[in-house]
Amino acid sequence: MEFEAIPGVGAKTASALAELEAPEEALRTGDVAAIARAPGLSPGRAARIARGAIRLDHDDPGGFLATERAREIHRDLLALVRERAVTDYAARRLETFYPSRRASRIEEARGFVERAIERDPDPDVLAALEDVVPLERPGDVRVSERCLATRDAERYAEAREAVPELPVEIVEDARGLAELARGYATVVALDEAFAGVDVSGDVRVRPDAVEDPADIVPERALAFFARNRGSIRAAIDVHRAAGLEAPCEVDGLESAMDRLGADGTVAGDDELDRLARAVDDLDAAVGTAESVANDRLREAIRERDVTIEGSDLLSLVEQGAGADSLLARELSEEYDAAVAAARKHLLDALDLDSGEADLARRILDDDPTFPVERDEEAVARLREELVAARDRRAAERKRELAATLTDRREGVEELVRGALELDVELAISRFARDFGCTTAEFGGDGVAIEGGRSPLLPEAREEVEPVDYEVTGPTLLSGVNSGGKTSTLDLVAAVAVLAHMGFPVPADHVRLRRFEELHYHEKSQGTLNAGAFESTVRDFADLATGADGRLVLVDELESITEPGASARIVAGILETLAERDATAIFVSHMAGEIRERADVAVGVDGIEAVGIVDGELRVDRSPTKGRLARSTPELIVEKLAAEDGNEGDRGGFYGRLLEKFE
Ligand SMILES: Nc1ncnc2c1ncn2[C@@H]1O[C@H](COP(=O)(O)OP(=O)(O)OP(=O)(O)O)[C@@H](O)[C@H]1O
Repeated sequence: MEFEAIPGVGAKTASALAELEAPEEALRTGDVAAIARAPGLSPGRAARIARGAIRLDHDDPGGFLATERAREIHRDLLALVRERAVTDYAARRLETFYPSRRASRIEEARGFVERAIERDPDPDVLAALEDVVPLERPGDVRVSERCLATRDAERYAEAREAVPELPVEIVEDARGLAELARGYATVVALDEAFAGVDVSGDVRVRPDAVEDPADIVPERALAFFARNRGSIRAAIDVHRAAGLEAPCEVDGLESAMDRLGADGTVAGDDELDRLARAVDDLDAAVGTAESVANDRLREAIRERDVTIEGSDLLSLVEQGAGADSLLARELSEEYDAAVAAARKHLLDALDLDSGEADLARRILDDDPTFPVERDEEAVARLREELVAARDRRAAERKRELAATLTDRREGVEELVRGALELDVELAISRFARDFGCTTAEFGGDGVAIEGGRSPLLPEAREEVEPVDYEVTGPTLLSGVNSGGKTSTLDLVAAVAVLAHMGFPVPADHVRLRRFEELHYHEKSQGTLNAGAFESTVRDFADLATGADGRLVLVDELESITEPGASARIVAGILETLAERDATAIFVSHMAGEIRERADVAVGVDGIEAVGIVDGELRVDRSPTKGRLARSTPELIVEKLAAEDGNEGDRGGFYGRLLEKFE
């Protein structure tokens, strides 16, 4: 794939992407976590690149959001969806959804979204998602007790690249191997030529070693799974809670994970634990065994009257024999019993097997002596045996577990990704549920909304009054102050943006045409100076060229300059928009004047007051088609005239003002 063809990707980013394990796959699936692993790419940039790749895929020139306010509406809507995501991954991935002018992209997104809104945002699933994060590659794993050895410089370079965790050594001959075997617990020779050499120590000849990393460096797989154990376990929980079909057999995976310690060691192996404990406790247990023997012997000696004939005493003294021989002669049974008790203690305390027990027995002498003392050499031999057995067992278990886990590596990648993608879907599902959304229907000439509730209103959901509004061609929207004109534009913009993202829309029913662009101009703050006025007029000049079939929303353009001039300019813009087959809504307090000046038929709708209650206007939020709404001042004068009529004549003043509105 030509990465530089992706909009927004230059040579530097393209070469960063090329360093990924599977960049095409990551871009195709919008896997922002995988893309963000490319050197120097932030998650935000990864989302923009993924979006660019989608555009490239659909030959989408982009630019649907043609003005700053249109982009702001998209950002605000996306924020509402993103805040419903549990994981950072999902929040980023949601950024890859954008309003597109390409039907193929909208269809693709709708396929995803339709499945998403069926998902049940079950609280247990959401809770389990908390701990799911994209899988991480563990930092440098270094193993120092094992090395690879070769005579060949090329193989040396290949091994260093393939197995960076192990030292790789160059050797000349068998002597060199023997030397290495003295410094490393295990030496793996990579050259066939070493087969059959007789070297003491753990030296293996494995010409295929670099192809079987799980066997040669089980620490690699163990470190990966140990590093990601929290996320993997959480992903298993997510699949269970959501009743999702898992891409791998999770019970087996879970029990393999149970055997993995947080530091990448193997846990839960009784024999390994026994050996490790025996090594740790050896000194203390021997010390206690000595005490057991000596206590018993001391007791026996204390309770015993020794009668010795004079001739015997003489011979003992003459032979220079010590008390030991007396002990041997007089107390040999007691000695045997004391040493037997001590040995039993030692075997029990260390839980030794029969071979180890033979070595352990040699620690205490069979010949009577007092006090009973350990034979240091025998202790050292037993320790050596236990340590070797422990290390052998650990290495074996590591290899076994690494092999089991390596087989599940792909499954685990999919499992975690599946959980993260579920979060993306659940965020969309929650958005759709929270705002009572339905799927928009594409078709017709403009926009037709039934029961629309703008998600951008600050009001609580239950306080938002549903709006019905249908527009085709250029239209003027009039209405009382604070009647909801701007909010209506926001609603139309929100519906259009969401529908073109392939998302559900917040309304009972929506039918709209597929637009090429959304132009939304918000109300400017006060009259513009000449320069700013000129640049606004230039902005609108763009509408005279380019794509037909735009949606144009403009809020009170008359405020940019003096009212008379404004009406002429807006009328001219509306004529242009009619020629360009645009759907347009211009909110204006001068709808009547503008309509009179326009040379094309322009619809005028109105958000009307239904009365004044407690000094407050009550309005019908749904614009009435073809009705120029009466202005707020007119309504107030009408109210004053009515009140004055009741209280006495003020020379017909209010009545006269009212007549001016007719
Ligand atoms: N459908 C609705 N349901 C509930 N409240 C709404 C609705 N539409 C608008 N509002 C509320 O009414 C108030 C005025 O809305 P908005 O600013 O859209 O009116 P406007 O007609 O554009 O006002 P102005 O004449 O000042 O431009 C806002 O506080 C808004 O939150």
